Amino acid sequence: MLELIDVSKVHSGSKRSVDGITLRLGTGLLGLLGPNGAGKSSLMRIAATVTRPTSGRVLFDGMDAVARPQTLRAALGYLPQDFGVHPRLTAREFLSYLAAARGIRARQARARVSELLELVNLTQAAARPLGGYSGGMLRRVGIAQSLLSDPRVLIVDEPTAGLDPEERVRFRNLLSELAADRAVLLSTHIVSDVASVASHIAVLAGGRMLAHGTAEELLRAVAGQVWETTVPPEHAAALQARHLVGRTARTGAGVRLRLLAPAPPVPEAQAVSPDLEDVYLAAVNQPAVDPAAAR
Ligand SMILES: Nc1ncnc2c1ncn2[C@@H]1O[C@H](COP(=O)(O)OP(=O)(O)OP(=O)(O)O)[C@@H](O)[C@H]1O
Repeated sequence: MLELIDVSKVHSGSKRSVDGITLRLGTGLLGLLGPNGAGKSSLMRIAATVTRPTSGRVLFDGMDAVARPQTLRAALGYLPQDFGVHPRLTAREFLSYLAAARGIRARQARARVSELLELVNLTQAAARPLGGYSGGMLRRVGIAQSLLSDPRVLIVDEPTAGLDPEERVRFRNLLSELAADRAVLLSTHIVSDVASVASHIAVLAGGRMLAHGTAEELLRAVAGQVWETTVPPEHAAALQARHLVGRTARTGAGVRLRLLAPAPPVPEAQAVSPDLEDVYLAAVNQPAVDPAAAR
């Protein structure tokens, strides 16, 4: 459906925010995972035709979406990171205003706005001014606006930022439902946002793609390299200096460390099954994790 092929973006001052990224989006959820400054927003702005890539191609159904962005734009819903609302308008007024601005006819707009308020669970609050909404409620308004024209492609930039854990789970479920019959591109720096719902995950850092594949493929790439061991507190620093360390926990017996290493970091270390936190840690700290190599 949507393809980004060897896309780069160079800004004035020769800062390169996106560096040769190739991604293909079909039905399902593609999670873009990376630390702050990885280039996620820049890549999403290119995919949403807000900015043009310096080089590379963007194809929508095989057609050039850089030279002719109209077809993609008509099929696109986009929730930018800095999505702003008018605090004095109610949710219903705000969404109706956006529907009118996008040329949706009044009668159709009324029905669509009610449907979307229901979908994002805001029907009860629809007549309240947005100025009194919580961060989570505003994000849901943002999702509702991105769905006004029932897009085939939905691009959401860090939609879970600032949400509490309960809202985060609700949001994740909503996006997962939406991805059943459309392409969803979601960016986040939180592994658990994508771990259970993404059909594919791409790990980005420094504008480059460090790993890409299904969760299963990515996990296979670090299989046999994840270890846990408990050491006296005074030995922890030495291990941390030599190996990539993920979660650590103080226990009655010392410090429990989770480490990434090609061989047991200490003889008594136990091999454990990798999770996506391990994949992420390995990817952002190593030149590349190539899931193909693990097949
Ligand atoms: N217009 C621009 N001009 C110069 N540098 C830019 C521009 N846009 C982005 N950058 C730089 O490119 C890098 C990637 O930024 P981007 O916002 O895409 O990252 P991100 O992964 O979305 O991070 P965050 O989650 O913090 O927004 C950053 O170092 C940023 O400062």
